[in-house]
Amino acid sequence: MEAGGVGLALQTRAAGFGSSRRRGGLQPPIGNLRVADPAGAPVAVRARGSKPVAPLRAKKSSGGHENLHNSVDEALLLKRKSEEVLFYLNGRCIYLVGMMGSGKSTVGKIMSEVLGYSFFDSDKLVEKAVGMPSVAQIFKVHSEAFFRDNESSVLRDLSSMRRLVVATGGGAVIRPVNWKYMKKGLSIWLDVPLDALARRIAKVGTASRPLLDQPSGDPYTMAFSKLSMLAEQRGDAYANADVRVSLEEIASKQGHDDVSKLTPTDIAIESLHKIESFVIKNADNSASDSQAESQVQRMQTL
Ligand SMILES: Nc1ncnc2c1ncn2[C@@H]1O[C@H](COP(=O)(O)OP(=O)(O)OP(=O)(O)O)[C@@H](O)[C@H]1O
Ligand SMILES: O=C(O)C1=C[C@@H](O)[C@@H](O)[C@H](O)C1
Repeated sequence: MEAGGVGLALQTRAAGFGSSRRRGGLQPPIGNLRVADPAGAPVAVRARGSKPVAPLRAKKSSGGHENLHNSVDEALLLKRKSEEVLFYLNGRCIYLVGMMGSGKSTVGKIMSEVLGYSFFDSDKLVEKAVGMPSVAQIFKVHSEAFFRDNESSVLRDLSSMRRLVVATGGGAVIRPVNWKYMKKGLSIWLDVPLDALARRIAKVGTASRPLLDQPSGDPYTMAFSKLSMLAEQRGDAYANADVRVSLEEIASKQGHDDVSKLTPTDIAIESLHKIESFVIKNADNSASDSQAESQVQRMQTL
């Protein structure tokens, strides 16, 4: 169900829009959300009827994971691939989906940086909209349903924009309406084995992830069992994404026996490859569809 009374008003004081300045000219504002140039003025986000909250900046830097690139070659490969993909993207947004801890924010920031796109984390936008400091608190004070309504509103507003990389919340895939919004751009599923997810999450703790937070028990075991349950409940929801980036596949191509050897840059490069193939394949399909259509029309006029 789509958000009703908790719709978001996302505002900006900026005239700029994503990276469009670099591409010669401003994009017209669409819908009620505009994003500033990442280096420029901030976006302010608020839940309708609430007090305005602190302005939110689109993030430019890729922090967090300590080993982003393996080598200069890898960084160059990333840059080159992004330049090719930019052409095919034609300004379309990229939505990263995947379980909690799958690296949507880490990989998303790298992709936004090389593509010259703005980066947004939908969880952070919901926090700003509701005026609460964490998703955990929104779940506690309101409810998961309230969070999901706001998440849908945020995705709806983002979907009217261009040149964004969006790290979606891990559960955004469960609502069909969110797919309606995400299908306006291109979606990437970061498919990470559950044990790798549980290891990552146990390392940083579960306090910020209310669906995994447990008062007691070994953090790895607790995270693993909760993630397994969620994965089962969500079934094929992640597979609605346009492309699937499997860390197991990348690791096996690179001759690693463990996905933990992969850097976020490896994953960003593979994501760009997959997006490019998807767009080319779809363009081919629609070209051959229209060729077939005009052939039929020609035959009908004979
Ligand atoms: N390729 C990687 N290898 C090892 N650790 C990683 C990798 N990518 C991300 N991480 C780490 O895993 C944790 C989760 O990453 P991140 O926040 O990017 O995931 P997410 O999908 O955005 O999570 P959530 O949906 O829960 O917000 C972080 O501590 C991050 O540093
Ligand atoms: O997988 C999920 O359902 C969630 C993932 C997080 O990103 C947050 O959106 C929230 O904690 C719920």
